[in-house]
Amino acid sequence: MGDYYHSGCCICCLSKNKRNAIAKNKEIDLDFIEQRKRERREIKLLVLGSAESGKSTLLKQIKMSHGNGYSEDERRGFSKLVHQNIFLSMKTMTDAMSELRIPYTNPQNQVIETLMLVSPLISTGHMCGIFVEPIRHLWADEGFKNCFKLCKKNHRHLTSLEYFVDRLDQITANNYIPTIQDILRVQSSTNAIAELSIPMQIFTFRFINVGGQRGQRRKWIHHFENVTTVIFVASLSEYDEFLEENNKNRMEESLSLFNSVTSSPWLAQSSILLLLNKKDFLAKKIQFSHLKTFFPEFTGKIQDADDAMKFILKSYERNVTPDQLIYSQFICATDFIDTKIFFDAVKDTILRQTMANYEVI
Ligand SMILES: Nc1nc2c(ncn2[C@@H]2O[C@H](COP(=O)(O)OP(=O)(O)OP(=O)(O)O)[C@@H](O)[C@H]2O)c(=O)[nH]1
Ligand SMILES: [Mg+2]
Repeated sequence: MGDYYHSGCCICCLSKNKRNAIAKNKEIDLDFIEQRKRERREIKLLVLGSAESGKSTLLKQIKMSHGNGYSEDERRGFSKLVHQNIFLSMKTMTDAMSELRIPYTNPQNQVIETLMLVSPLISTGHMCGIFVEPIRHLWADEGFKNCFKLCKKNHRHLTSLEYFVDRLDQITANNYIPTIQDILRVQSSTNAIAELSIPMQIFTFRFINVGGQRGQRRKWIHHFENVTTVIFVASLSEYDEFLEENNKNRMEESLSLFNSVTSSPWLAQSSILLLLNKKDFLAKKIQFSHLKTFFPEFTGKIQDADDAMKFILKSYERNVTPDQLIYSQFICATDFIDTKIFFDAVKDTILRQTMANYEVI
C-alpha cells in the first residue's frame, strides 16, 4: 500500500516533481539504512602503544594471516628499506665505537670501517655484495661485539641487525626479493595513520595503526570515537631500556601511556586487548639483565622468563578498573599469532554494548 499512497493520497495523483522528490527521499532512506548496517558491521580496532613496541609488525602478521598477504612486487618494495636498515645500524655502531672509545680487537678493522664508510656506494642506499666481507669482519670483532651489547638497549633500530647480518649473502644478491620474515624484521617508524580492513565472518575489522613516537601521540585522540577494541601493544623486553630524550625507563613510560588510555572517558565503552610482545627477547635478556635491578618490587625468581612475564602483566593490569573488559596475551609478533583473542574481545564488547542498550546491565 505504501508504494501507492503518500500522506493519504494516491501517488499517481501527485505531480511529476512531487513523485520524483518522494522517490529521491526513498533512495536516501535506503542509502542511510545501508550505511547504518555497514557501520554496525564495521568493527573499529585502534592499535596503540609506545614506539617500536611492535604495532606495525602485528598488522603485517594480520595482513598475512587474514588479508591478501604480500605480492612479489610488494615484497620487492621492501628491499630498499632492508638495505637502509643495515646501513643505518652499522653507522650507529661505528659512531658508538668512537663515542665510547672502544678499540677494535683487530686494529685492521678500523681501516675496514673507514673504507666502508667513505664508499660512494653508501649514499645510494643500495647494498651490493661488496659490503658483505667488511661487515662480517666488523661483526666478528670482539670490541665490536661488546659495543653491540651496550648499544642494543638504547638504540632499538639495532633490534634486527643480528638477523640481517646472518642473511647478508641473500640480501645483497642481484635478484633479492625480501622474504616474509625480512618484512617482519625490518624497522620503519609509522608517521602517518595506516589502516587495514579485514573481513572476518559477517564483520569488517578495521585496524587503525598509529605511530608510537612521542610526536605522533597527539594524533591518537582523533581516532578515539566509536572504538570497539583498543589493542595496546607493549614490549616485554624494555624493562632495562631508557629513553634517549629524558632517560625515563621505557617500561615506566609505556605503563603511564597505558594508564592514560584506560582512564580516557572516550574509551570507557571499548574493551582493551593488551598484547605483551617480544617474549623471545625477554627470554634471552632475562638471563643476564635482572628485572629486580630496575623494578625492586619484583619478588620472582631471577633468570625466570615466566615470573618476569607475570610481574609485567600484573604491572599493566593494575591500571585497569574492575568494570573494564580486558584481555591479555603474550606474543612474539615476528612469529605466528593466534588471532582468536581478537574475536573474543570484540564479541564480548558487542554483547556488553547491546545488553547496555537494552538496559540489561
Ligand atoms: N625479535 C622480535 N622483534 C620484534 C618483535 N616485534 C617487533 N619486532 C621488531 O621491532 C621493531 C619495531 O617494530 P614495529 O612494529 O615497527 O614497531 P611500532 O610499534 O610499529 O613502532 P612505531 O611505528 O615507531 O610506533 C621491528 O624491527 C620489528 O621487526 C618480536 O616479537 N620479536
Ligand atoms: Mg609502526
